[in-house]
Amino acid sequence: MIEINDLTKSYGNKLALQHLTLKIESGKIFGFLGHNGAGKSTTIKNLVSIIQPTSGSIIVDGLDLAEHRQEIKQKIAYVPDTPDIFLQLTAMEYWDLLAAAYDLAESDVQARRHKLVELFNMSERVDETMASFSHGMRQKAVLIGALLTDPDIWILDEPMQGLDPQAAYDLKQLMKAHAEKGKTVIFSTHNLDTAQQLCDELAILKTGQLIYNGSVQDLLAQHNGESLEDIYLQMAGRQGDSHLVDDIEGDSHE
Ligand SMILES: Nc1ncnc2c1ncn2[C@@H]1O[C@H](COP(=O)(O)OP(=O)(O)OP(=O)(O)O)[C@@H](O)[C@H]1O
Repeated sequence: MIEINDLTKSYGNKLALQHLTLKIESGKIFGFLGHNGAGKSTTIKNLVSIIQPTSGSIIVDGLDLAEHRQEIKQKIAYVPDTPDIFLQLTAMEYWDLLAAAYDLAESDVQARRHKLVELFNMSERVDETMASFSHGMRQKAVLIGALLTDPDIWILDEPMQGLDPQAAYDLKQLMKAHAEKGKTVIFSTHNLDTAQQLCDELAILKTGQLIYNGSVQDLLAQHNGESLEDIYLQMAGRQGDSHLVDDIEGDSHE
């Protein structure tokens, strides 16, 4: 169980997250939705302790993150919102670096790495540099690195970004299987179909504030027959009936 209590984060004068309070249970897939700049990555970076909150606290399995940072970080797999990291390393060197950071021997990670590399169709490319990879291949390399140590808590910031349909499908299956084992899966996405397919629980953020927290089923039930896209746009979208598209494209579009 992860408890976020009254979490606020400012970057200088910019208030990115305001008084966020919610609980994330183990055994469920928890999704963060919100427009660009809504505060999803800020929340996630606080959860993985890359940045510190301005105020508020995060409690992981009863332990305060501020006081037990190293212990909790060992339990977390984190996929950042950009895979453009360690570009000068080969994929294998990058994974070796991560294993060393977690103080793991080659024998500890070899079998799982091999399976992940096979799954994500990277076997032929492991000795090539991250710089030489396409965006989706970098994303796969970062995912493999994050999942190498099989940590309990997965925190994935837009993990399907750039993945081909097969890899996206496989990742979704891995996320479901991890949650079914009673573990924690947290991710952010802009893809509402993915959110509807995967999430047990949702948090929708709008300009740093929580505007919905609850199950996808409850949200759909509250809006009789509407799609998640329609509901999301009503809640988080542009207010009022704007004619901006017509202003830009004229009246000729369908
Ligand atoms: N390092 C930073 N310095 C200053 N402002 C920041 C910084 N990081 C984020 N912000 C601001 O905080 C707000 C929330 O940003 P955040 O990255 O959390 O949004 P997001 O929901 O992840 O957006 P996106 O969907 O575009 O990734 C935005 O207004 C953003 O400009």
